[in-house]
Amino acid sequence: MTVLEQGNITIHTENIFPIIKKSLYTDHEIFLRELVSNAVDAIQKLKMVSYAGEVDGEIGEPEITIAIDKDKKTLSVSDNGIGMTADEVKKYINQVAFSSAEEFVQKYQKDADQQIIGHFGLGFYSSFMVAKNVEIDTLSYKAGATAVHWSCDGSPAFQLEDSSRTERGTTVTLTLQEEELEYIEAMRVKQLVKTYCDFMPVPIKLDGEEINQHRALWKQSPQNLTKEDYLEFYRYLYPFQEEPLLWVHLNTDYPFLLNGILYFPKLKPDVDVTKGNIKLFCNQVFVSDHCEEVIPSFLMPLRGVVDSPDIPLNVSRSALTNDRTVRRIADFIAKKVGDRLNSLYTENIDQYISSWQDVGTFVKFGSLNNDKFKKQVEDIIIFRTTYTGENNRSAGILPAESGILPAESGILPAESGEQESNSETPKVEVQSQEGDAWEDVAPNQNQTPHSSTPTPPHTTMKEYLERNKEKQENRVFYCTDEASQATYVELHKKQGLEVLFMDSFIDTHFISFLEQEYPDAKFSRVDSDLDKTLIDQDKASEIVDPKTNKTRSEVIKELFEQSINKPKVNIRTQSLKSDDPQGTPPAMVLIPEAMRRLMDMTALFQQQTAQFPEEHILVVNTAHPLIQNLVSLSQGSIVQGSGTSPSGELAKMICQHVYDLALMAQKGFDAEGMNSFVERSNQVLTRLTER
Ligand SMILES: Nc1ncnc2c1ncn2[C@@H]1O[C@H](COP(=O)(O)OP(=O)(O)OP(=O)(O)O)[C@@H](O)[C@H]1O
Repeated sequence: MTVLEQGNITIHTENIFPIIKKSLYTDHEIFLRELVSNAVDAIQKLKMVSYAGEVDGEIGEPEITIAIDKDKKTLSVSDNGIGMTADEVKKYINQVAFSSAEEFVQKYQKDADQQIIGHFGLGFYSSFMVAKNVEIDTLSYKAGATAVHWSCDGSPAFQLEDSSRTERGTTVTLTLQEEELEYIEAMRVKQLVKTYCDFMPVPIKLDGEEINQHRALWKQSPQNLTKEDYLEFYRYLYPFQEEPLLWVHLNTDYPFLLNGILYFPKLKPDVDVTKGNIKLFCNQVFVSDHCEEVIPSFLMPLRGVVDSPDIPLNVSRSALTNDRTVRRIADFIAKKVGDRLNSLYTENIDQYISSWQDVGTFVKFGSLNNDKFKKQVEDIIIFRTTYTGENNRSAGILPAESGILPAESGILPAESGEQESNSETPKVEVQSQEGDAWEDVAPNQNQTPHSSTPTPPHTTMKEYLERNKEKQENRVFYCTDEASQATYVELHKKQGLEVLFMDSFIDTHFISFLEQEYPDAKFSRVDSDLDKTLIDQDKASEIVDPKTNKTRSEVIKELFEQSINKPKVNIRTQSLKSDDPQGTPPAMVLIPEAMRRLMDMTALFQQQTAQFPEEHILVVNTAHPLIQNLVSLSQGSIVQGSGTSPSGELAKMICQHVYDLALMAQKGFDAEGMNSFVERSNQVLTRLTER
């Protein structure tokens, strides 16, 4: 073997290991990503020169091979790419690798306390993080090129020799440092390839087995992809997860290059909305599982892939947040998501409604956080409603049944019909194929999409206000818990008052937002007060006791005050309007809207759940037969005065019981409450059966 050259690189340090190790203390594993990326680049370059007609003969099937030699403690990465001549090795490896080492160290030491997103640009010399000796064996594609062998032990001394290599391409062999021997374990190498190189466009082999998937779906045109392709890809990225609701395929090359597929997952109640789930790639090389800086915060729970070589990766996270391109990318993503939702709203309202429970959370978060997004979606924010009028848009209600607005089949370009006023807004293709994945969300996989219960009626706020303008005088009645507030909802419904269900976890905040958006509207929860339309004003003043001259209402109020004996409970007697008084509740507990909100807010600040307030209103419904019977039942004790009569006692017990039942709609019992409730129930029943 002839030694071609021996020399020293001008560098102010004797050994580059300590520098590199110190600067890149964590993340040693990325060396493999760098070497494989270089191999992919070499193969792509070969393809390019071949297209240009500069390669004699066929270039063969591209391939990258990783080999491990446990005895020699070596790991090598080989490619059949473009290769390097001796001059190129000198130019690209010696100069690039070492001359910039100092600059590199300065840069990374400066940023040492800041997390760098990608460590890109380290390239070849990241191999010195794990190797005590690095060798390159390479043969250039160029006619007449001779193979060369380069080696370096980390000192500024390198050695360049002739090589006996006969195949075009490059092999980089690392002799691992003793503390880095994990990288001669096949499992570890496979895991690294899966993480970083899975979607690189060249097959990567280890022991003859292909270990990467090498199909980056996001780089393909949506036109060539089927629904199953998208679903399969999702399952691959997020195994054992529920199917996504829908997806958006991002595909643009101006003013930045960006590809990606974003999926709307079904949200779990415990979803951490601050944690990103989208995988960031740069030219199909995995960079990070967290790209909070690139994704608008309200879209954080989305899943999928974003791939852009225009995201600067070798800067600190804070620099990234302020980067102009990154901000534009975030805006772009938000806009495309907005477009996708709008097109679904107009093209397939049924599917829109059926996934609103989850999608709505994103939309509401987005509206709270991002003004531009808010403008885009404000007309498609919907609420489930008790309104059961005609299924007719003009009546202000969204169609409840499928088929009113049939979805187009085939893939529609999302921008169809869209007026792009901003010439800078890049072109994008959005997958909006019929059905997308919506149907698969049904809990029962065997269920056909529309065989399940019909979509419940929904409405927009504008439609609600318009429809109820006269009757409700701009008041918006809402319910936050359908089960516990059922009595109240029923009461409103019976009197023709429309109630909206605002029961998702974000709705508490969203109501305040809606109040700003609709300043004339007054929002009140169904259990906060009784609207005057619910009360029969005339019946309240009926006189029953000629001796005391008290009205029945007053007698009832006194009876309840004595029985419950809680001075902080404000007892109100009212006659609830109904054609069937038996069907109305005998009593209801109310907590005024402002008071409840204050309590909720205090609880939020103290990070506790809101306590049920001792101060509340008990409305006793004087129209209810039970309450009317109570008056006569209690009469005995009132007349007798001093001693307690059995019927008087029973009346008191029933009053407490009625109060407990009303409380149940507001809060559960604690152990003590439950105990006395059950005990009293048994007593009351016993007494009643005695009679
Ligand atoms: N396997 C290879 N085949 C051919 N040339 C290679 C190979 N590996 C490295 N090179 C050459 O060495 C150069 C320097 O590589 P290095 O990894 O340091 O930087 P880079 O790949 O240019 O950029 P980056 O730092 O972003 O990885 C490459 O640009 C390429 O010309």
